[in-house]
Amino acid sequence: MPNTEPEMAGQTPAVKDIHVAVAVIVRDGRVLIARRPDHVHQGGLLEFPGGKVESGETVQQALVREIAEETGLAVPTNGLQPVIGIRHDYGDKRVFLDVWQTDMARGEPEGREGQPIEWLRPDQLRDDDFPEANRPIIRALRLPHRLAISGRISDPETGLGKLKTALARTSPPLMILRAPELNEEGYRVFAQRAAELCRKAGTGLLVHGAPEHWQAVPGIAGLHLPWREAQRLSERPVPAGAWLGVSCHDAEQLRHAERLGADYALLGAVKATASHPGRPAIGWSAFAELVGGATVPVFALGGLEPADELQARTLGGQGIAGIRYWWG
Ligand SMILES: Nc1nc2c([nH]c(=O)n2[C@H]2C[C@H](O)[C@@H](COP(=O)(O)OP(=O)(O)OP(=O)(O)O)O2)c(=O)[nH]1
Repeated sequence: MPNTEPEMAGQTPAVKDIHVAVAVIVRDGRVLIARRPDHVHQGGLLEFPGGKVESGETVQQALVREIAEETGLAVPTNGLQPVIGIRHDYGDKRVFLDVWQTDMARGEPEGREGQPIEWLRPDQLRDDDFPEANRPIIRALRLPHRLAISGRISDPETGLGKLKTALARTSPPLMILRAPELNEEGYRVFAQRAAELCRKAGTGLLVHGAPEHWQAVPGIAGLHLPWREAQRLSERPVPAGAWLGVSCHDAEQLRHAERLGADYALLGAVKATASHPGRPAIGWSAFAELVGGATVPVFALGGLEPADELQARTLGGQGIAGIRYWWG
């Protein structure tokens, strides 16, 4: 959706957002990347194939057309899933990048407009090689579609035992270690021991709580801020190489997470959940609306099952986050 926010008095009139269809073409775990010609907007940088949505075209039709024109690959219109929508102001141009993914492209790609193309793994995509607006796309491609959250930790020994069992069963790519039952010091000691288990299981550990936790547990994947911590910050508390997540409940909180430079947000509760009794459920339609306005990958949270992952992704979300589906 193009930006329809009213202009503030005193500002120069906004140029209308340009609706750009952006294609993430996936094959064997790699994505197809092209180099933009030097003379165009954001020239010389790497990009995902795509281009402007012409009037009268749906975004899916634009994607099929642009993919064929630029790479020669054939993609069925029903072979595209939404990844993320990003509104970005370059100063000289405002764009809305409507990003969709496909693993159903047929044929061997070639740079039909003379542009060099190559297949790269998501971990080979460097922010600085792409236009600024692409940062959340790169995050979305590197993040899993299910983000694990640890369940109740009654005491550290039992908690470590439960964690070990859960990791052995599922080994999720990323896990938030949430343990509000422990005090600050107890949490750090626990997190250091949990980090050992996660390293062995190949799971990235995100500490939950104050930014100081991240400094106290070396070698972990990142930091997840509950809203009570995020709201006190005005800048990103961890370097770019670490993941930063924020728990959000409404549009204002999502804007704050974006200003902090969060790599992802959790949004919920989508359904009522036993772990947070009394928190009202926002439902899927509010989730979809909030995701539509966000420029950060958003996980649905709250009372969800693995079967809800598809629903979350169809609505433009990154996937689901939760305890129940993996903790046991
Ligand atoms: N295709 C594509 N465009 C991107 C990406 N990231 C990003 O900021 N953009 C911006 C750059 C441009 O301002 C706009 C795309 O416009 P374009 O110039 O490629 O579109 P087009 O092929 O329809 O252009 P034109 O020659 O008809 O003017 O979106 C990306 O990853 N892929």
